[in-house]
Amino acid sequence: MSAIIPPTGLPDPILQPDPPLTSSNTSPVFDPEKVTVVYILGGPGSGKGTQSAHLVQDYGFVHLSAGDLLRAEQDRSGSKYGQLIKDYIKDGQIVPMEVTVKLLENAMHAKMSNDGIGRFLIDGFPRKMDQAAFFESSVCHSRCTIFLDCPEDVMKERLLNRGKTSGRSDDNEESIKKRFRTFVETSMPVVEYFEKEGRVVKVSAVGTEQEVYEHVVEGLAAQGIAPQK
Ligand SMILES: Nc1ncnc2c1ncn2[C@@H]1O[C@H](COP(=O)(O)OP(=O)(O)OP(=O)(O)O)[C@@H](O)[C@H]1O
Ligand SMILES: O=c1ccn([C@@H]2O[C@H](COP(=O)(O)O)[C@@H](O)[C@H]2O)c(=O)[nH]1
Repeated sequence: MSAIIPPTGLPDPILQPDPPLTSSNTSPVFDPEKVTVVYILGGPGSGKGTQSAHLVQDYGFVHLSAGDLLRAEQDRSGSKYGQLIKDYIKDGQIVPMEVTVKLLENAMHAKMSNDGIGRFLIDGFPRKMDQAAFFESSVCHSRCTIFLDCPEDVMKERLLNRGKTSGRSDDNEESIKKRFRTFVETSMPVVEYFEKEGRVVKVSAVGTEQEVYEHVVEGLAAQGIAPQK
């Protein structure tokens, strides 16, 4: 992975007010006529990664998980953001957007075909209004958002179960509690914003993996997105 551009004046995630989601004067780097971006959001453990695997297979999406990109950057030797990312993840906080957006943009460039066409499923992003506003105006306008709606007790059980083998620093009772709070307070407003625009496919994440996927497929069809043969 190429080195990320150093963020200037990293914002304090607590003190920074969320800017309204409006487009800026800058044009997005990627042309939405050629590049399709679909976000998949939901609480921690709602099944975003699990559903993404099906979507990659059937729809030809390139899967980009913001969490995976951050963990890779955290572990990259020489990364100046390694410790910062580690601390934010353990604490269930949202890493300053300059870091995450740059990682995503780099990954999109790396996966783009020569003719500038790309089809991306972005997992676990945007998690905060500032990220959404910045990405939509400066990187690429998204087509729609899949939202996996899941009660906390179900997510907690799944995460604690995953934690037995995942090795993740945040799959434990204390971090899970913080991640739930961050999701409700910081990430749900993003889903609600896109919902008001009619760009959300809301699916219950309770049920078997296959049942949930069937509803995802129905929801995407309603947004005009079909599997690739
Ligand atoms: N429908 C389902 N029924 C039962 N278990 C599921 C279901 N979907 C996913 N799981 C399991 O729940 C755990 C969390 O799923 P997954 O990793 O896909 O969630 P996630 O939303 O990507 O989580 P995170 O945001 O923490 O990365 C995994 O162990 C997965 O196998
Ligand atoms: O846009 C993002 C996405 C993720 N994070 C941080 O990573 C962890 C883990 O994310 P998963 O999607 O659950 O793998 C998340 O709790 C945040 O701390 C982020 O800061 N910004």
